[in-house]
Amino acid sequence: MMRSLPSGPQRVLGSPRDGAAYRRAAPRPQPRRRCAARAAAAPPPPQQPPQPRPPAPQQAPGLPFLGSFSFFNLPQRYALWAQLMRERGIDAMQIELLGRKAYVIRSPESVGRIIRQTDKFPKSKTEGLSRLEEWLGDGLVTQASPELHAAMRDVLAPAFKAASIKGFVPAFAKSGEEVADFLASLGGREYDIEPLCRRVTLDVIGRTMFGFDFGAVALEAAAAAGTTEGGSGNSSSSGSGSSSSGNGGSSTSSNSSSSGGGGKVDVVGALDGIFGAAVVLMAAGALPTALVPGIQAYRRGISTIDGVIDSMLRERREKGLKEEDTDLLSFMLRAQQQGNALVTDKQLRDELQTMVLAGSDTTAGTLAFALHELAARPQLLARCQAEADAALGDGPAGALPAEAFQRLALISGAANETLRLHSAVPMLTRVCLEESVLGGCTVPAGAYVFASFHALHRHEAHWPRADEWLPERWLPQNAAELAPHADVAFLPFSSGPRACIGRFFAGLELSVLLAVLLRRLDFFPAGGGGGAPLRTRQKFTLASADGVRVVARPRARGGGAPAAR
Ligand code: HEM
Repeated sequence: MMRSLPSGPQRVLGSPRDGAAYRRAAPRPQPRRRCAARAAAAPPPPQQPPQPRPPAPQQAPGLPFLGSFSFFNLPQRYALWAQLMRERGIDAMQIELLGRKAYVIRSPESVGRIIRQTDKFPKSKTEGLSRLEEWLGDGLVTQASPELHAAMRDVLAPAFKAASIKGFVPAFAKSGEEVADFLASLGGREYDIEPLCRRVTLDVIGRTMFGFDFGAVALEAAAAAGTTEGGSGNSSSSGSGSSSSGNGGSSTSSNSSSSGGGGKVDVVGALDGIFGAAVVLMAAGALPTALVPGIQAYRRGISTIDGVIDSMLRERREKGLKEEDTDLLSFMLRAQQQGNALVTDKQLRDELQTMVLAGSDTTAGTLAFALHELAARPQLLARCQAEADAALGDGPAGALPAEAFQRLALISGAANETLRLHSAVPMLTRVCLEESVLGGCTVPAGAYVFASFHALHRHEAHWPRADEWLPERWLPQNAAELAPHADVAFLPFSSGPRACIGRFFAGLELSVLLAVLLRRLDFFPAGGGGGAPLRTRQKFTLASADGVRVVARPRARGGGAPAAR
């Protein structure tokens, strides 16, 4: 669950009736149904799960995995599997994958076991993420050795402690103000905010984790103003933006100087080059790397980001470490200087590539989707804005303490609800090493298991009105009803030894960015009316299929005047 920082205070905001609608529909006790046979008599022996009805869409003869699994339409698959399990009242179903049995699992207990029992359900050494060796090397996400993983996680952990994260709040806030400046400058023009969200979360990672300014939002602002190439290609004729750099607690060096020629390196563009081939590499285990579509762009993207990382490391070493530096790069360089043999230059590079990936698009999608949902609900948007006004006041957001952003019950509910229904990582793949009963059904040794957060987060036994986006369900007055379910059936950051190391960072970052944007701007769905429903695709993490187009206009109230920053 996206919780506030461990030491953070919580204050109940919003009107007392905020939670009423949710409570009226609160969970009726439901019989736990797992697989079909289980519903009939208890306790039944484990059953072989039923195979799904063959789905209507595409088949690609000759490429069984590509065809039957259709990773190009993964969100469609997630939805189909969740729907089938719900209709049949089962918690596990079998699908075919490269001639091997694979199982989609949605019961909280079994999903929890799959992701926490890393000795029984490890990440595969030869499939999935591990095929991204060239890109992520042995960084935290892809490291297969439990011992090396644990040792490296210890090195990185101090940067993710509550005290460090609280120190990043000014950088979160300043980055949010830059985005607000840019959107305000568009004069109410319709705009796809998804690429912009990717840029701001990359800037945040640079400023807080590396003491480095990627200048990614500034690049989009300059592209929109027609002064440089790059940016998202969003069409708009104006927009000055701001290139001021926040600072996450250490001196910030800049992407523009590192690129040599004075121009900024477009890391978001490089990531886009990587993603196409990365998804195929991960999904199509049998396909030789040379045949993967987009492999050249993949390699170019990796080498572009490697170049930025090289200059970042060089500059930081030249400047030297300061005792007060609390960013991730400082902790790694300090460990290296102190003779930690694990922190080689290669390991440094792998971890930095990993953080650029893991820390930016995940949070960006959540931010963009939350704004999309809010734009379609003017009354809820107004209540979130009132909450931001009350918590932040009129002063510069960058000067506020972290605690101010932990009083945002409805805004953090909006973030949680987005993580529930539009999880950046909708599913995790693991290998089942020994025969196990999962979701009430027997899974043989050697099978893939898919821990489906998509299905778990919509499980009818845990989520009343499961398909509706209802931030109110997270309000403190609903905690007694929510907690027993959310504690087990809400896992957007995974759990256990491989849980997201950045979960508290992401939680606070989302609250700050949303509050800063909502204090400054009104959001409306593109095209008027209630806006189009969100359609998603798997672009490494979950992304929109058509962009997240909204209209943003400065609020009449004008909280947080730009000049005050
Ligand atoms: C909304 C935002 C985020 C979501 C939904 C999210 C989700 C996840 C999930 C599900 C995993 C487990 C992946 C697996 O087991 O293969 C994970 C791992 C990870 N995440 Fe996040 N994440 C988010 C933000 C962040 C941020 C901001 C950072 C860094 C600043 C980060 C860094 C990592 C790292 C390094 C791992 C690997 C952890 C390990 O294996 O020890 N994530 N994340």
